[in-house]
Amino acid sequence: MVVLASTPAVDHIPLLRSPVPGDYFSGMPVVDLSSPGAPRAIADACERFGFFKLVNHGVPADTMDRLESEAVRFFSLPQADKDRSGPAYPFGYGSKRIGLNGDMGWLEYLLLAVDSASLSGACAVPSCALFRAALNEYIAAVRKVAVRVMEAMAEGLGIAAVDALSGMVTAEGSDQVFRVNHYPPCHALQGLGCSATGFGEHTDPQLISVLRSNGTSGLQIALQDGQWVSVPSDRDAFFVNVGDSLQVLTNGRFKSVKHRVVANSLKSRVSMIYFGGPAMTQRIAPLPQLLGAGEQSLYKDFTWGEYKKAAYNSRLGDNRLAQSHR
Ligand SMILES: C=C1C[C@]23C[C@@]1(O)CC[C@H]2[C@@]12CC[C@H](O)[C@@](C)(C(=O)O1)[C@H]2[C@@H]3C(=O)O
Ligand SMILES: O=C(O)CCC(=O)C(=O)O
Ligand SMILES: [Fe+2]
Repeated sequence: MVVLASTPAVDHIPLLRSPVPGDYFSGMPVVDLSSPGAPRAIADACERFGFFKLVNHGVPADTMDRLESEAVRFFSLPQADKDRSGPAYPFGYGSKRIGLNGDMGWLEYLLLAVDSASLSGACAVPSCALFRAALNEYIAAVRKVAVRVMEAMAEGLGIAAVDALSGMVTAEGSDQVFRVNHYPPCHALQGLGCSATGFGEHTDPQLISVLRSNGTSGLQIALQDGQWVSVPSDRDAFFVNVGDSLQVLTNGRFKSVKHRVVANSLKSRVSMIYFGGPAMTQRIAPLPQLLGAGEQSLYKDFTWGEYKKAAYNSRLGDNRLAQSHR
């Protein structure tokens, strides 16, 4: 209590019960992307959890490590230098404020626009050439992984057209975003049994999110019964989650997973996430191949542009898909 009163830095950041060892997710689906069983395993994980760990993805450790060190270097700059790369909206550096509707978290981040397979030319940040090069190399690689995973999803769903889903992120004008998050250690709450919220609970609005983090845990997902479980970190793996738009395209078969990040009291967490979204004009409605005889869409019809606008006008934790239910 005393600590909270004397640490204004954590004021306005919601608190969460600190994770305990028993909270770890023991049933985590682990998919080997190089295995012939990957399509079925991916579809199964997306149906049960909307989330899985991906190994043997083919992205060199160097590509991931280079971006991580450049990100650490950027976040170590004096605050005034980082603020020159802000504000975060539409793209740039942000600290503690998430979105424009009052959400707060114990983090700082860069939100970046992606064109095709690299940073958008119009994206002013980051100005450092080494950081930009590391970002471009990583984005090209992670995007290929996202495409392979979406191809496997289509196959796992029994859809004949291999690009039925992946084609939406490779299409001209697809809306892809890249985010680098830094959660500094929150020393003030150490030993108090509670932790600062790093990134509050939410679902991702896009089709797919592909996340890589350093060795610091903090990510949690909600299971279908509402229980929160901690995801053990693995710096060599990717963690893939289904977004709202993919839930709709599969008429609810794949689940858009609710997730959040709990800040660590001792260690920094650095995560980098590729969000694959379709073009603004893309209609988001169940794929006809997935609708059984007489099966109706569970959702109202909308375009990605309409859904994104509504999402960005909502609070982080709002159940956006519930409002799109018929
Ligand atoms: C509070 C918000 C932040 C967010 C836009 C929103 O209004 C609701 C969705 C949030 C989210 C979650 C996934 C991604 O991190 C993100 C970039 C996105 O596309 O939707 C964020 C948005 C954000 O940080 O601007
Ligand atoms: O930083 C993380 O580990 C997850 C963050 C997240 O869910 C997001 O940026 O949408
Ligand atoms: Fe997220």
